[in-house]
Formats: sequence, C-alpha cells, structure tokens
Amino acid sequence: MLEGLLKSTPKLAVPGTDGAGQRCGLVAIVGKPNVGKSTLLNALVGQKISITSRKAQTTRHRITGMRTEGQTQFVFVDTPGFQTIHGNALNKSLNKAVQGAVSDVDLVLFVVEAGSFTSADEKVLKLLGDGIPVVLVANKLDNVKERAGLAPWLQAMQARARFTEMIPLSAKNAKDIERLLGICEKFLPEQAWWYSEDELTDRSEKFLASELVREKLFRLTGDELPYTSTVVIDKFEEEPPQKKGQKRLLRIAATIVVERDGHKAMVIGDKGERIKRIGMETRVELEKLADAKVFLELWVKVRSGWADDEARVRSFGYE
Ligand SMILES: Nc1nc2c(ncn2[C@@H]2O[C@H](COP(=O)(O)OP(=O)(O)OP(=O)(O)O)[C@@H](O)[C@H]2O)c(=O)[nH]1
Repeated sequence: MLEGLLKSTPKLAVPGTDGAGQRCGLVAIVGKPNVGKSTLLNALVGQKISITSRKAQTTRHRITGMRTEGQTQFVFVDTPGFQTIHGNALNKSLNKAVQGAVSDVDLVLFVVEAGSFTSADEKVLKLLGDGIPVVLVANKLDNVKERAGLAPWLQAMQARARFTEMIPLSAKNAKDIERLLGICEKFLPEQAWWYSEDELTDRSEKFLASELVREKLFRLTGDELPYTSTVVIDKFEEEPPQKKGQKRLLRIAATIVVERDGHKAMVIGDKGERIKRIGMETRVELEKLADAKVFLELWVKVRSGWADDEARVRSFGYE
C-alpha cells in the first residue's frame, strides 16, 4: 500500500554540474507526535513551503523539503507510517514499511522533548534499525527550567541507544538550527546535488496539493482502491492577504479520477463522509505546509480505463 503512494522516479544529477565538492543526502525526521518535528522541518528548510516538484520523489520517501547551503544539499524526507505511530493502524506490515523507509537514508534525526522519554518515544526508537547514524534532537530546550538536570538525562539517553550525537536545542531558535545543519552536513555523502538550488517553485504547491489529496485518498480508502486512481488539479489560484497579518488564500479545485462507479462510491463514502474527510485532512495539512488559508473543492469522476490511454495519462501530468 505504502509503496503505491510513492513515486519511483530515479534521482538525477543536476544537468551541467559535475558535482565536484558537493554533498547531498537524505535526512529523515522522526519522533512521536507533538515533539516539534514540523517546526523543526520548517526551520531547517527555511522556506514556508516544504515540497518540491515531481522529480523530487524517491522510491521510498516523500520529500518534504530541501535546503541547499553552500556546497551541501539537505533533502528532508517523510517516513510514511511514523506519523500514525499512535494510531491503531500501525500493524505489522506498516511497521516493516517504516523500517524500510528509514533504512536507506543517510541520517535520522530522532526528535524528543528535552528531559523526557516516554513509551511512545521508545516505540519510535525501536523502529530505527542499526547502521544508520541517529542524532538525538532534544527539542524544546527553552521549556527546561533546570538545565543542570539535563546532563544525567543525556547520559541515560546515551545508555539507551547509541546515538551518534545528542543535541539539546529549540527548533524555534535560529542559531540552534544553524548548528544542527552544520552537524547534519558531516553525515551527507560527497556526491552531486540531485536538484537545482531553486527547485522550489509555485508549481510545487500545486503538486503538493495533488499529492496530499492522493495520500489521504489511499490512506482513507485502505486497500480497496486501485492505484490507477489519480488526482487532477483543475484550479489553483492564489490570492494575496486582504489585510496585514492575514494569510494568503489558495483556492483549489481537484478531481479524483477513478476507473469504476464502484470506486466512486467508495471514495465518496456513506453520505459523502469519506470525501469530506479526505478534503478536510488535505486542507489542514496543506494550510500548515503552505502557511496559507486553503479553500479546497473535491470532485470524483469515473474515467474508465484511463491508465491504458497514453495521451490521457499525459494530460494528467504523468509523463
Ligand atoms: N517551547 C517550544 N515549543 C516548541 C518547540 N518546537 C515546537 N514547539 C511547539 O510544539 C508543538 C508541536 O509542534 P509540531 O511541530 O506541530 O510537532 P510535530 O512533532 O510535528 O507534531 P505532529 O504533527 O503531531 O507529529 C507546537 O505547539 C510547537 O509550537 C520549541 O523548540 N520550543
């Protein structure tokens, strides 16, 4: 299931660069809910929007953001499954997929709240295999009143797992983020960048919107829906903020294209419940990622056999 959510576009070196002196690699950010992963990711990426173009898909990961700093390109990836670690849905096969996803990155940032380690943290830690460097990021340092108590806690953490480094910080502190980037850099292999420096474009928000709908679609329909179902963005308009302090508005209309009437009913759900939830979850996540207000209209259409029709596939942007 998870594999189907992810594209298998090979990584390509940026044309015209021989990559001399460059570093590039994948960094996964994992941790139980609410420890500050998104805050950390946004700070690390340093951009409001944290996804790139279609090319930015690897076989096992969804790229959530990247940062090119000096000679180094950090590619931050989402590890499917970690987000749902507290959900009941975390079954064995999902567990395996998660482990697979983490096993081929260059570095894992394991985020916890400084001074705390609960059974939920433990569960995430257990999913991390051996062989990949894991940096313990002890976040929300600003919340720790008794700094002296942190040393024994760090010692206890080191005894728990062999962390390559342990970094107490606050994701909200720009200097801490610089320091963390400097530490991550050492773990990325010397190789040519996969993406150009200016890869992030407006188009990527549109792409992100379709990927999010797609992700929610498959997550909420389970194994019932064939992968040939796809999402087409019919409208993507951006309006600037009306007043100071307000966010810009993204007006999006998207169509979920399925192959059969039965699939359409499946996507719509009982009294439209499922499609409502797909739309709601997409909107909430997109608002967070794009730092914008989002209006999202979702439609479902039956387009029988489209997967076999090359021209049509092209018109959906799957060239
Ligand atoms: N005080 C403090 N709060 C932080 C820090 N980093 C994140 N937070 C807050 O912690 C809360 C959770 O942050 P998120 O970034 O949404 O956490 P997450 O791990 O992505 O959460 P999930 O999406 O549930 O997995 C938010 O209210 C953040 O503002 C920090 O360094 N210091």
